[in-house]
Amino acid sequence: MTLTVEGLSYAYGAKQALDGVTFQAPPGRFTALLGPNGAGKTTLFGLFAGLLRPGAGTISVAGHPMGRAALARMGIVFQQPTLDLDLTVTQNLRYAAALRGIAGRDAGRRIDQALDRLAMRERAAEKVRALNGGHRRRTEIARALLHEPSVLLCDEPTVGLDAASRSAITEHVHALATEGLAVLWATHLTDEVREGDHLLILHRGRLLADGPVAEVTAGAPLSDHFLSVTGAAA
Ligand SMILES: Nc1ncnc2c1ncn2[C@@H]1O[C@H](COP(=O)(O)OP(=O)(O)OP(=O)(O)O)[C@@H](O)[C@H]1O
Repeated sequence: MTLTVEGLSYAYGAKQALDGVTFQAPPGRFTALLGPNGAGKTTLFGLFAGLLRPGAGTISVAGHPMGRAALARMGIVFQQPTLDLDLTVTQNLRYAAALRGIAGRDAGRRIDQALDRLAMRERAAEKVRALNGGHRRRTEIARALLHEPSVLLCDEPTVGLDAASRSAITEHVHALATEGLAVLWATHLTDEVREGDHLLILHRGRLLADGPVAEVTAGAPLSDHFLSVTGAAA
């Protein structure tokens, strides 16, 4: 199921944070949303989550406009971690499942499946406090998959992690896209974008690029291209 964004605009008072943004994130594709600080990535995620209302434009999933049906098809991982450190991985996921009305054996099955997808099953009984930052983020991604969404939206989920953890997480999420999920991955780091990804470059609320990485960069290193179009090193 495809995430479709059309003519999306949002302003904080006089500050135009998003200005006529249009793109799609279809199933089976890793869509990297690359933008420097202040580009509008977090504002976009606020709109996806229904926390903000667009000034203009629409968001839809598989043709369902923003609302209950669209939200049920989205799994969102926000920039700030929201796990309970004193609960185990399983307890955090069980609680999240219960909030979505998933309980009993069905919850157990989905939790095992989601943890397997992120290679986190052997950590299931550990308290989140005992996990490193990378495993905590993987737990949050697993949690976002419990209701079996068709679109996974991640807002800079690797911020503050070391290079090995960043690479492990991006590896796992690329695999989720290969399995058929529509993935939208916001980042300001060019090394998280791969040759085969679809690339969106967001700068000052506008999309400057929308295409396969090789096409957008015309063969130049992505970091050079990004620097030349945004003036921001990454
Ligand atoms: N509450 C707010 N009031 C006024 N301006 C805001 C507010 N939140 C964000 N902005 C402005 O809107 C623009 C987009 O911000 P946003 O946080 O969406 O960008 P971002 O790409 O997520 O950046 P970062 O990587 O730093 O999180 C920026 O110019 C920012 O200063």
